[in-house]
Amino acid sequence: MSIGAATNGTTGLPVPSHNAHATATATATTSPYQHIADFISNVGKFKIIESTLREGEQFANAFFDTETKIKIATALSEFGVDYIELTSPCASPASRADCEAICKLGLKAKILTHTRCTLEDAKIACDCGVDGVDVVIGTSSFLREHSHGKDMAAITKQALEVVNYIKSRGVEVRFSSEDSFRAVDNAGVHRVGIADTVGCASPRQVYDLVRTLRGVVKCDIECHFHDDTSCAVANAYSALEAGATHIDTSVLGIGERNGIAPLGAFLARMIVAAPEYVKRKYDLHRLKDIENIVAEAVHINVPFNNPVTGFCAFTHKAGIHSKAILNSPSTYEIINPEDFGMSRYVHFAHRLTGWNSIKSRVEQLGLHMTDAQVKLLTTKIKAMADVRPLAIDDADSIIRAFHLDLQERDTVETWKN
Ligand SMILES: CC(=O)SCCNC(=O)CCNC(=O)[C@H](O)C(C)(C)COP(=O)(O)OP(=O)(O)OC[C@H]1O[C@@H](n2cnc3c(N)ncnc32)[C@H](O)[C@@H]1OP(=O)(O)O
Ligand SMILES: O=C(O)CCC(=O)C(=O)O
Ligand SMILES: [Mg+2]
Repeated sequence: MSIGAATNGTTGLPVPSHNAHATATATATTSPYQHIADFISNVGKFKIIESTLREGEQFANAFFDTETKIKIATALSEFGVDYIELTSPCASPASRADCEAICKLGLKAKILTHTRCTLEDAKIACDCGVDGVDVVIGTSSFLREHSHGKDMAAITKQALEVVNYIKSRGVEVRFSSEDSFRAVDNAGVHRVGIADTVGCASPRQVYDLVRTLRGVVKCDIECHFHDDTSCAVANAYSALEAGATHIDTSVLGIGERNGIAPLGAFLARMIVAAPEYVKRKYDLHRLKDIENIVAEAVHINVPFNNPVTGFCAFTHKAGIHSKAILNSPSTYEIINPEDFGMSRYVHFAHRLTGWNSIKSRVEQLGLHMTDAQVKLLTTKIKAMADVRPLAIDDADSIIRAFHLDLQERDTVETWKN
């Protein structure tokens, strides 16, 4: 079997098993290249379910009025996300009115809403005009005991009723839970979802679980990862490697507690893995604007170390790095800032600065010096930088003063001769 042939779909995968290792072994028996084929297939054509307007509304600071929701939904659709997930219309009258209003915008992205697993909620959701309903019900023992109190038989029965109802309305349906996958797969859902609701999963656990699930269901697999232990993006990537098809994100990762996989960080990961797909599909230059819209709406700053758009994401400081960067950016950059409409910055006002960085700044200022002169100038800048932090203006002033001094010496020499 060629790798190309093996990439298409999941039907060649092994017999269902609840043992991840057994599944992986069986897969290897099917084709030694199957895991590579799956990796290429899924990592290179993932879809984003953007949940800023659902999970993100669960962020402590979030209050989105109608105008802000429309602005965010429009920006996300223009950015190129596949789906926009909205808060349940059952949450409040305004939530329902906003859901209806966003459905009527005619955006390119498909509009989903997220509801409990009840016929009443499903009916209200379908009546809003959404393209799809993301149905959820907790199946862990904690949630069965402390949330809705239903046992697995009751959950399965209710899930089938709700899924069938939504399908009868001609609306896309996704069912999210842990233990009911096969029941709902038989019911013909478009997607099943796995949620790491408390952010406890590690990338290896995710890989094993998704790989097992991939061997059980034929439909798409959506994954939702919370970031309590800082693994959300790594987990999303692992899920794609194992055969997931859809990843939930929110802008800047906002959501319950410290949120879920951030849209920008996830795309930073994915542009490295699947550059052509990511660049073709998403209007990456809009990322910074979208983050700013959301940051302003929920009264937070974009973190300094945010992938891609953090203020120092493409700043190079130490002399050894800076020299290499000036020669060839890919020496110390895995992402090209220009792909996101960002620019790189080489720091030149610190004691860690080297002469190559100063030479570059001298040239930017339109001044001319020999290498020996630049090296002498570098010692002056470093001496000053040992005493106090230097601003760009401080370093520029030292450069200009040094240059003036050189010119005056030249003039004196000329007069002498
Ligand atoms: C992990 C997640 O993020 S899931 C998504 C979370 N999103 C939301 O909660 C949306 C916003 N929520 C709301 O506005 C409200 O909670 C509503 C409208 C959904 C329900 O409000 P209320 O009827 O006042 O109930 P309350 O919120 O106190 O409790 C939840 C109820 O739903 C039940 N329930 C919880 N999860 C589910 C589920 N997945 N499917 C069906 N019923 C559920 C609970 O048992 C409880 O029922 P009870 O009224 O018999 O006690
Ligand atoms: O519907 C889902 O799959 C995810 C729900 C959710 O937000 C969570 O479990 O954290
Ligand atoms: Mg969540």
